[in-house]
Amino acid sequence: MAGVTVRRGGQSLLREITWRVEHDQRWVVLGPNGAGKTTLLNLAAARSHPTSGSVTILGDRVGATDLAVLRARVGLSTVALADRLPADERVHDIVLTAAWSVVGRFREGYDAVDEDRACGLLAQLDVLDLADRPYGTLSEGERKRVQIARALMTDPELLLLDEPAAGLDLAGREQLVARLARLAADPLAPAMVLVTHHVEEIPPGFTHALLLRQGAVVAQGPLRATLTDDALSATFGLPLRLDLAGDRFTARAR
Ligand SMILES: Nc1ncnc2c1ncn2[C@@H]1O[C@H](COP(=O)(O)OP(=O)(O)OP(=O)(O)O)[C@@H](O)[C@H]1O
Repeated sequence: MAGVTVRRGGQSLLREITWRVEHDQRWVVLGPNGAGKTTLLNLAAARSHPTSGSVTILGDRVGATDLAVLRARVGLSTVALADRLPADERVHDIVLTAAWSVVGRFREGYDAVDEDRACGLLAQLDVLDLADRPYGTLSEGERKRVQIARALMTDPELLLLDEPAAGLDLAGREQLVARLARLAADPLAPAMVLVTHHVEEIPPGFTHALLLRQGAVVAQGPLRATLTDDALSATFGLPLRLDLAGDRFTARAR
């Protein structure tokens, strides 16, 4: 993104964002409610256009390329997309239908290789035993894992996850963080961007951070250098103390 501004309804949702994600990087985007994180992710997923500035995704500039083709190269998991998943669909088909970028299995044809890939991803996220269950019967933590499997179905070159741990209990969060850490460590995994409100949810192996407040970048760069007491406090508008225990962060008010 180069000098990206997004204005909607007379408001600036993002202001002059310049940001580059390399293919081997894993970024966390942190910021308070309303900071513009989801707006940023939708731009990165070729789901929307900037008001000014340019967005180039996987070498293709948004506005000068077929967005449908580009979208297929980006795996996206957001609450808005999750809300569209049919409750009565088999978990296996929730993942499989991503191959056609649709929700709800209809008359699309799927190859055995697609079927196998869906099963493989469900296994990777430890939810293969739920493959035949209706999606609507899953717990929130199980759904989150299925959503990530779905986002990976097209073998994306860029994976964007919007608050994947929201609504999970402590064990669910920790299991998800561990899975994302494994994914981050996989050299074959796509470039990743994870949006969160909580430093506790940053998986080990994430390399960079972008801190956002009121649509503007507070700080960005390599994780440990960027995530400081001062930068985090400025981002959330509260004096915060950040601690690093092993490879995990915690934060509390000073
Ligand atoms: N179409 C729109 N018109 C006007 N304002 C909008 C529009 N879409 C989003 N906003 C506002 O833009 C701001 C940024 O929204 P966004 O969803 O990107 O924030 P966020 O950082 O993801 O927030 P949260 O952490 O609460 O999910 C919010 O104040 C929101 O109300």
